[in-house]
Amino acid sequence: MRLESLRIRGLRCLEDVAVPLGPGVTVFAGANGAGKTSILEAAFLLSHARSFRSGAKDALLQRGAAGLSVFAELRHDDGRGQRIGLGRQGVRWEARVDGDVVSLSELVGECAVVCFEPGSHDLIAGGAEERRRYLDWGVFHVEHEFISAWRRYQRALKQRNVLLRASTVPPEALFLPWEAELDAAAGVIDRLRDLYLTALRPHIEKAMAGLLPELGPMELRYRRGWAEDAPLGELLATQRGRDLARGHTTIGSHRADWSIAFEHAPLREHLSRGQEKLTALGCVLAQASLYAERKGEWPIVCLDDLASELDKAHQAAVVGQLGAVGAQVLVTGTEVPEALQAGPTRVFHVEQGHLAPLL
Ligand SMILES: Nc1ncnc2c1ncn2[C@@H]1O[C@H](COP(=O)(O)OP(=O)(O)OP(=O)(O)O)[C@@H](O)[C@H]1O
Repeated sequence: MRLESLRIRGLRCLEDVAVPLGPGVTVFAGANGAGKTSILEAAFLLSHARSFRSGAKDALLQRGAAGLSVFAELRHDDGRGQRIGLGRQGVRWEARVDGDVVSLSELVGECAVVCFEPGSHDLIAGGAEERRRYLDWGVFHVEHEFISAWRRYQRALKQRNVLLRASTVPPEALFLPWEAELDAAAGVIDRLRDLYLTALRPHIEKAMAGLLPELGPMELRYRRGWAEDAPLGELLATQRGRDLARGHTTIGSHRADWSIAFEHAPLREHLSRGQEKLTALGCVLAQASLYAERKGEWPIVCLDDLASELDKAHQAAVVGQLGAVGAQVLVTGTEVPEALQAGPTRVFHVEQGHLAPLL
């Protein structure tokens, strides 16, 4: 799929910007703070309903603006066109597809954007939350049952946590229905996450064999968030006392995690920072490749600050690989990365939130 155009209003320094986009590689070049990353952020927002940068969603809203909006014309590989948009007015977010108001998950289901950016190494070196988000975005796109199980789980978790924080300890009978619901929903979530990671493994293997062959074969480990040898419902009942003391639910799908290990770097700490980044890049590309296998079209791939994240050989390899499969690639940099200067690339100069075509 590809974006044919983006219209961004009120997002960070982008007051009102129209971005016409072609297939293949587009580079946004400009000085630090010009607004390049914000353009990628706008595309990512349509596919995740959140930014890839950490921090409050409020920071996205241009200072002094009452609202923000991102609209795009999306073209699927089968020729189908869609107008998609996400806007925020006050505290309310609204998503649209072809003029109809839809839920955020419906919007996110239509558009797939993956992004490799300076914070991506958190996928390897950071906390479990980032890895769960990555995993769940992928599962959501390929397994339709996932979203309803995830919503059921979140609702039951919230209710159980309310009981755990009550000023007087509630009777067991109040916990049991929520614990049964957590058990049932977690069973579905766990199965789908496990299936997804199993499907993802050969894609990561292939990506890593190209990016970091020196680290040898890799292994992907998944931890579901509670002991492997007992049902979640049973464990929630036996651990209720401990959870009451802590004031929240300490086991379950919301504590799941996964990790990647290599024969020549069995621990995360064995990876250099550059190797962490390349591993994260491999995971991002693998997710895009599995999406393409299942959906028959590549997601849009954003590469933020490519030249400062990767050496020239890796820049050329990645962009070449994405070019070969026909993916739309949006790249940012203070300059056009050397590795892209030879290929057919469209370039925009970005300056203080304004855009001008260069090539
Ligand atoms: N809420 C906001 N309202 C207005 N301006 C903002 C807001 N948040 C960030 N900015 C500004 O918008 C710009 C956003 O820059 P962005 O991160 O997109 O730049 P960039 O071109 O990618 O820079 P770099 O090369 O330094 O990564 C910065 O100048 C920043 O100070």
